[in-house]
Amino acid sequence: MSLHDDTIDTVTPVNALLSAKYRRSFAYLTVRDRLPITVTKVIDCLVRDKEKIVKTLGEYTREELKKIIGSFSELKNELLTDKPFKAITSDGPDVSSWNAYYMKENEREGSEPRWFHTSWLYAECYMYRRIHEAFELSISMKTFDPFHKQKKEAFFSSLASVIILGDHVWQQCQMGNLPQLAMKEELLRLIKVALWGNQHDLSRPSGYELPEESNLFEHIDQLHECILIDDSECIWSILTAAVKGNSVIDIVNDNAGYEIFTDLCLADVLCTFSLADKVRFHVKAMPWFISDATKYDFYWVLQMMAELSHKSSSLPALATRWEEYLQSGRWMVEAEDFWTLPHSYNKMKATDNNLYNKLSEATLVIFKGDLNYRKLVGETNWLATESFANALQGFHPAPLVTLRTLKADLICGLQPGQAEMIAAKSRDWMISGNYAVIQFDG
Ligand SMILES: O=P(O)(O)OC[C@H]1O[C@](O)(CO)[C@@H](O)[C@@H]1O
Ligand SMILES: [Mn+2]
Repeated sequence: MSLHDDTIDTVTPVNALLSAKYRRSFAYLTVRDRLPITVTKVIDCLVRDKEKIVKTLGEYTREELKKIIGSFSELKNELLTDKPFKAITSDGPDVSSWNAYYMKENEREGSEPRWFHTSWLYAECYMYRRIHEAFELSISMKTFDPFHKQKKEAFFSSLASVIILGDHVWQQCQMGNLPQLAMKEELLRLIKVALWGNQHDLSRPSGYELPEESNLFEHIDQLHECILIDDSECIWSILTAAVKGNSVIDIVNDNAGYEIFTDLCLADVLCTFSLADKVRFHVKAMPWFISDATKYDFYWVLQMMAELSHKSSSLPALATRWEEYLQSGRWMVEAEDFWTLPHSYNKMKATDNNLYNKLSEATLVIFKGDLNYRKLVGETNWLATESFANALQGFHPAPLVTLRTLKADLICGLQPGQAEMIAAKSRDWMISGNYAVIQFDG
């Protein structure tokens, strides 16, 4: 089959894995257009910032940069011409898992995996792993994050919302416990803030900014109808039923900047209301899907908050409070390798039993964002009415919820007729980020 063979399937069959081999899919558009753009942008950023990087890291870096830029041109060419994947050759702790995955896919597909033939999930994850590999193979740029600048700028462009939310959460934690009903209302509000915070990812061409004239909370209330599945009542029930003194909440974070700030606000409210005794944040071990948060990005937000006293007194105060949570161990930040492997989550138990067992201790695991959703439901083209529990294919370390704005053409758990109704209103409802789900599996 050649790259532009029109005789092949064009539409993703029901229950098939998403793949760029289906020409009328978002996977195809992503692999054809968006992934090469990402690589080009990385090259551009390195070329543009070359002198600055050399100045910071030393003259030796000049040669290394040349080599790295060369390997990205090669990567882009491999992508555009549908070349076979290769084994990863750097020496990160995850390399053996990547190469085992490669061998397995090789066997399963009967030939080396390729961009326009293998699953979308594997192809897209592989691209980010290859980008990191090029840096890892250097001496002076091993941990370089080519997306850092974009993440930083995005945080500052959402500063207005950060300040409004920071003031609100700071006031809330001064009040402490509230009557049950008020507590519930506040928690559900913060869940929605964290949900819509997921619109802030940088892998989409059109970014996101709060409409100028709107108040953050009014804006979120107005989005009510765009939440296609809202199981937030289940979250309240499970949290209030948990044994006090022993309630762990895991948050599998997604994007840096504004989104992770909303996650931290949610975590704080959970602690203030004594609904969580411990919160573990799971971030990425390497730069990932452009805007995903690494440990560095996590602490960077705290540092920025501490430095923003001229904009808001709440942000430095919150930063101090959160530092204390981190120092006392009530909050923990972890970056397990599994989150940057290409596996769906139904493979977690067999691939990373420790992580599965860790998540099993939780009262609730909160998964943020679209990529986590793709991995939760095995990146399969489910019928829209398929149940979430079935789509998880046995993945159930603990009660879990997904807070996801829709940016990929897959969904499950809708009512009969619901998908058709939304499609009639909005053709790109699955990929625009304008619709969202709060889906719970108890
Ligand atoms: O940051 P999120 O919510 O995981 O979104 C990333 C998603 O965006 C996309 O790039 C689509 O715009 C998908 O490839 C991916 O699932
Ligand atoms: Mn992301």
